[in-house]
Amino acid sequence: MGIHIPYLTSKTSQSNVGDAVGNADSVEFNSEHDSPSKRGKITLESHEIQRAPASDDEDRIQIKPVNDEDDTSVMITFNQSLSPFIITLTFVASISGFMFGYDTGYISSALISIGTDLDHKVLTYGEKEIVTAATSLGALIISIFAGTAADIFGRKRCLMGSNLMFVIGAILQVSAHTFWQMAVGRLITGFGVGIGSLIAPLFISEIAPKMIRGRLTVINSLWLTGGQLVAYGCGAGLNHVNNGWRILVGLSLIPTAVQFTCLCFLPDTPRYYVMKGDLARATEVLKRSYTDTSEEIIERKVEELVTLNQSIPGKNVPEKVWNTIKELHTVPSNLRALIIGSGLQAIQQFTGWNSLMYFSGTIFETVGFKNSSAVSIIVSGTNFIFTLVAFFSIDKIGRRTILLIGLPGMTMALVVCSIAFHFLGIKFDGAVAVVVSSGFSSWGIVIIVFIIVFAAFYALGIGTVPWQQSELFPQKVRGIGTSYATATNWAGSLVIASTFLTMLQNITPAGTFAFFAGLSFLSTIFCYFCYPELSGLELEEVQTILKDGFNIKASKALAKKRKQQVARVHELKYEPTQEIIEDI
Ligand SMILES: O[C@H]1[C@H](O)[C@@H](O)[C@H](O)[C@@H](O)[C@H]1O
Repeated sequence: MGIHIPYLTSKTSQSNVGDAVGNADSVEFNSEHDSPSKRGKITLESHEIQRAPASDDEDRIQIKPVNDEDDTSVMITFNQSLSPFIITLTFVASISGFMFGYDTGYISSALISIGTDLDHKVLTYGEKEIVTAATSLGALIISIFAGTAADIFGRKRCLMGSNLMFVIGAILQVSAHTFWQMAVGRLITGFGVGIGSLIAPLFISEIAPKMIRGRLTVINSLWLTGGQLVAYGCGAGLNHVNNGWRILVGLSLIPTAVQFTCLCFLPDTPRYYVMKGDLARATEVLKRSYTDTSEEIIERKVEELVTLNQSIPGKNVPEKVWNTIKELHTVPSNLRALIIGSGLQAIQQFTGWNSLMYFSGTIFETVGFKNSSAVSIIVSGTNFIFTLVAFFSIDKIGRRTILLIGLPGMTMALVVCSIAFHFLGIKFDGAVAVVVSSGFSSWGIVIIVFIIVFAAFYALGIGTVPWQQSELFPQKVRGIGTSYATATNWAGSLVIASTFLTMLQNITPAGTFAFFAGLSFLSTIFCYFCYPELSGLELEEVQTILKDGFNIKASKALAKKRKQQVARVHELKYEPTQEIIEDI
């Protein structure tokens, strides 16, 4: 693999980043050093990058706080190629993303081909809604608890638990002859989806080297959108097959079985082992992840993770959970992380993407395309392709930048759709679309094109970035923090799915799209003021940024600096020397 991770050691302070923001234009690293053989030192306001005595640690750079009381964060990353072990862990964890996409994707075609297979009658519209929403409801319920479970039982065991849910859910559905068995099956599948949607990105972000953490986490989103695409593809293929929907559901057992089997042979994350005090296993996993790195450095990394792992006080689990919840809300950096994490997840759902995916079939039919499955494939294919674009840009261009390209793009596309709907004169009678104007379908084509444009901007930014949520929270509140954010996602998905048709009827499609455009616009403002650039920063470093504000400018400066440091280390064949430190 051609990706190399430079080895840097750093210490950061949680103090005074806000000062740095106050006059952020002047945020820069200044270099000073005693003598080439002794120490190099670079300062970002309150931060100092210090070089340890050359004799014992020639290739080490430290970012040290001015105020030692604030010495809360210590970081080591490694200088080596991305190891096959990390790649394997990422791909195995990402199967959860595939299950998320597949299970939320297959239902629309399954509902078409189900016919009278349940209770010997055609499902009513309300029953169809329940079967569809059951998975989101299950995911919402379980995501409230999954973060805590991940801290108690481990990330890996939770993923394996989700596999069990997928199996039970799929068996109930495949064998269903009544509506209620199907609905319960979907609910249990939702438990699996909810656990996977939270734990997989958490797992990946905890094992990922910082400079490509964004990318590795996007692999999960790629599998997710790929899963939706495969579900639509299989759905279209099995549409006219007798009991094809049972095959469609049954197919989901394959990835689940693969993930469960692989997880039997793979470990949990080093950060989880440190939380449990199992330093031997943490060391072992780090050694397997960073094969080119010396034992001494691995030991130091473990020591550092231990330093950072200040556990939450409490005599028993409920007390600890309660204290964690308190800490999440009362520590300002945690609260900011929560606002950003839940805010982005809410934006992802409330800007209407999922309802649009559902609705696109009807739109395309109104302009003459009869095969709505094919249409869904085009829209979800665009979602997949632009998630791939996000994969290449998220660490290089940065999360904030792609969000701030994506959201205005979505706003523009939604405004155009709203105008086009106004002129197309489409109305809704129940779930059935009625085109008022006849014959002329140019506005319909405009709608199709801009729905695809919307999908592209969505996938590039807000479809992908919120799942980076784990990086916002420090270790001790990460489980619960990501639970809140994930629950916000599923709550949003549930609300939108159950109100979309009512909105179309009551405020017209033009009004609905204008409403989503308004929300996209407001979301752009939210991200502009509240979402700092986190690419290239250590998980622990993010707290420094959020300590006394959203610190957008300081975050951009720090992210840029991290990239420059790594680039310099690359140039000099991964050997950070005195010149680099003087240069930075
Ligand atoms: O990130 C994903 C992705 O964008 C999917 O296409 C969407 O259906 C999900 O709701 C979302 O969480």
